[in-house]
Amino acid sequence: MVGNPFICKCGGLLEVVRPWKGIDSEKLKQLWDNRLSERMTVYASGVWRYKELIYPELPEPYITTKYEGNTGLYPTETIARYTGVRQLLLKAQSENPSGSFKDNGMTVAVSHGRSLGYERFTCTSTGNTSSSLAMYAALAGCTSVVYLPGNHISASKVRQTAAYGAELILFNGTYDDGIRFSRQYSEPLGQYVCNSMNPFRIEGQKSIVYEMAHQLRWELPDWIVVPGGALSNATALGKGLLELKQLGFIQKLPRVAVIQAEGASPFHRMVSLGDTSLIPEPQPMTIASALNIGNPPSWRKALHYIIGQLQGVTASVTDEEIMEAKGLIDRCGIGCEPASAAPVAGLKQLVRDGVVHPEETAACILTGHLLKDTEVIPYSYSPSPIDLSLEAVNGLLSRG
Ligand SMILES: Cc1ncc(COP(=O)(O)O)c(C=O)c1O
Ligand SMILES: N[C@@H](CCOP(=O)(O)O)C(=O)O
Repeated sequence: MVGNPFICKCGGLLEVVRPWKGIDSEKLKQLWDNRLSERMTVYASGVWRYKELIYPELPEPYITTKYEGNTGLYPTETIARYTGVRQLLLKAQSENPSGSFKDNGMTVAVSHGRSLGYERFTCTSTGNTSSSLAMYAALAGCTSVVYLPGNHISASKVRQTAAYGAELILFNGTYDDGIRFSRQYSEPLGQYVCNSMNPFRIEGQKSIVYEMAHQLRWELPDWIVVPGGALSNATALGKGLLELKQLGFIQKLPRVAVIQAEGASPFHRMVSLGDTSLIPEPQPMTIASALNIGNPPSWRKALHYIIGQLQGVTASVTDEEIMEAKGLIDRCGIGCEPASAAPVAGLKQLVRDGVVHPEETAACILTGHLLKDTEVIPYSYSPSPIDLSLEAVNGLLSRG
């Protein structure tokens, strides 16, 4: 077995732990407010704005940024009514430069890799991580090699990854098989691994909740709901929230819910059985292709932060529920890919089951863009062209 720099001898994933000395939350809030007017410096990024809590010692010249983050936080009455809560916010990480929340972590991982002198980056992906990595590697003038399952992933994501110039290696198997391979062989191949087993990815993804708290003047809603696949987002959310509280940025911690797709829900299954060891799902299968993960690398961290430290909850939703929620989010004019609709479907279920109270408020993280997984859409449209005439158009319109 060949070593991987991010994996501990015990087989667990390493993480960044800081002593946090000399943090003055009021002074930092002021500094971060001032940085909101930055243009074309690294601090114009919605990740690097919070550098003091993300990667304080990294020298600026290594930072590869596309001013990621800076995403909208949208109140929507339609989705509030649908889920049954008093107020609902959608945090649109889909507005990131490569179209998903992966950019928040990838800017940090690639910058860290560059600081170590790497010029060749790698990941295994269902398509979003690879698009993000390929974009940042290209931006840094470096190369990327990405491993992609040959089936059940979105062609538009594969094309996006290829467009940024990544070398694509399609393989037979699932994301989990690719991760097993890259855990073992990336380092000897001289490739810097940018999957979420890389702890700098997690550090960057914490900025999603930092930015949300900042946008809400440091008072978060009662609940924050995220989809769960590899569980990096849940881990970063939990770690980020605990730091915000510990360092005095927020007074009250929100509750957290992690929502998995029923066909790929080993974490939810473990938590609902009260177990503490995860049994991988050998054949993960969901219409939300980004969630087709049967053995989430970050499950131990998510268990520690979300369940152990934050007493969070989990749920699973069906593909039908995901697509119904996606249809509504799209029709609100905000839009997302199917995986991102899981939290909305899950929140509806948690209200119905009495876990979330109707008087409570919530924010759902929209992780990926509407244009990402376009093979699956919850509505029909007329696919065949007509010869244009007033009669023909009236005929179509009268069909409603
Ligand atoms: C759009 C989208 N949503 C959700 C997820 C799941 O996030 P995580 O793997 O961090 O649990 C992914 C990928 O993993 C994704 O690409
Ligand atoms: N949906 C993800 C799969 C998780 O990969 P990670 O290593 O970035 O957590 C993807 O887009 O590949």
